[in-house]
Amino acid sequence: MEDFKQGLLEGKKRAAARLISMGENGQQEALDVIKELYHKTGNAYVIGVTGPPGAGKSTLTDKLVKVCRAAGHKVGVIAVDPTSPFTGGAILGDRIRMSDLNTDPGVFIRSMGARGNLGGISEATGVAVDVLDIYGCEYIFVETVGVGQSEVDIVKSCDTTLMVMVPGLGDDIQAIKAGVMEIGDVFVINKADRDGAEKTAREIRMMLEFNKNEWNPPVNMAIAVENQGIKELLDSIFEHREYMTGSGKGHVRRVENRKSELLTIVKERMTRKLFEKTYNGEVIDDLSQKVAKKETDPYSAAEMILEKINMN
Ligand SMILES: Nc1nc2c(ncn2[C@@H]2O[C@H](COP(=O)(O)OP(=O)(O)OP(=O)(O)O)[C@@H](O)[C@H]2O)c(=O)[nH]1
Repeated sequence: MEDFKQGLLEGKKRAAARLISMGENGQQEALDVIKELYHKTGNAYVIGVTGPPGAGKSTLTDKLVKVCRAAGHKVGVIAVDPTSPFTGGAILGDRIRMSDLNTDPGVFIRSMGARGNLGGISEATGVAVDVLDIYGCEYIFVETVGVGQSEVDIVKSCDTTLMVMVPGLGDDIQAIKAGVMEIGDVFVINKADRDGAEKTAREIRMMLEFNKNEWNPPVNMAIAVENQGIKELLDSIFEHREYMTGSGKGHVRRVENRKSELLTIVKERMTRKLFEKTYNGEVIDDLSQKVAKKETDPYSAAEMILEKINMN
């Protein structure tokens, strides 16, 4: 454990990588290291990147990271795909890993899938963010593959959430709107080389009018593949950061985020315990059958399960 601790403090990539893997596997040792070094977290600015599949999140992240690198910052990228059975490398973040960023010693790139995440993907992502924070990343980009519930939970715990859209989403916007629009602090219409970018921007601005508050999320345009609009987008992110810091809302959000992180850890651990104590869910399956056959009722069944995990 001392080795990992030392390695992380010295900014050794291998130590960070190993600790993240151990965190994914639910190994206590990784958590012990973080527990000891947690007081060193809080220096990284965490930017969530979300939006529908194929919107260009990876391409945009790649370009945003390059601007941060040009300014000399150490950067981490965590690509999260709760639907992918793979972890550690394959599939997600491939575009980023295939880019020249991969050989840049100032960039740490990591994909997280469902496999091996005994502790749950949200907890594992939290561990990865903490590790990279201690490791010395000044910016951490957390990119998600889609806009499902666990992705929303993950990006919600970031300091600034970037919502990536594409022209002509049309009805999709309506679907995305429900519950997701409000998590965007900064919007970007990527693929602005396509028709309808302005129209989509207008639609989004109109929608944002409805849940207007003090911070009016900017709607940017970008053509990630041509590296256009990237600096402006980063400026919008920084503006949001300044607003949050200046208004004291950043602190409030961090407390809220820590609260939801805490609840997520407890929930994920309880779910794990539930499965362990019910023979991998067999007891739950049996009881469901019984409820369906009216041999028992859902309330008594729930009480039996809670008794098994000593929770009633
Ligand atoms: N025309 C155009 N294509 C783009 C632009 N940005 C990205 N693309 C292309 O869109 C495709 C998807 O881009 P990605 O960056 O992989 O998108 P993503 O949102 O990360 O996709 P997932 O990993 O599936 O969630 C790729 O073929 C990119 O080359 C753009 O500004 N204009």
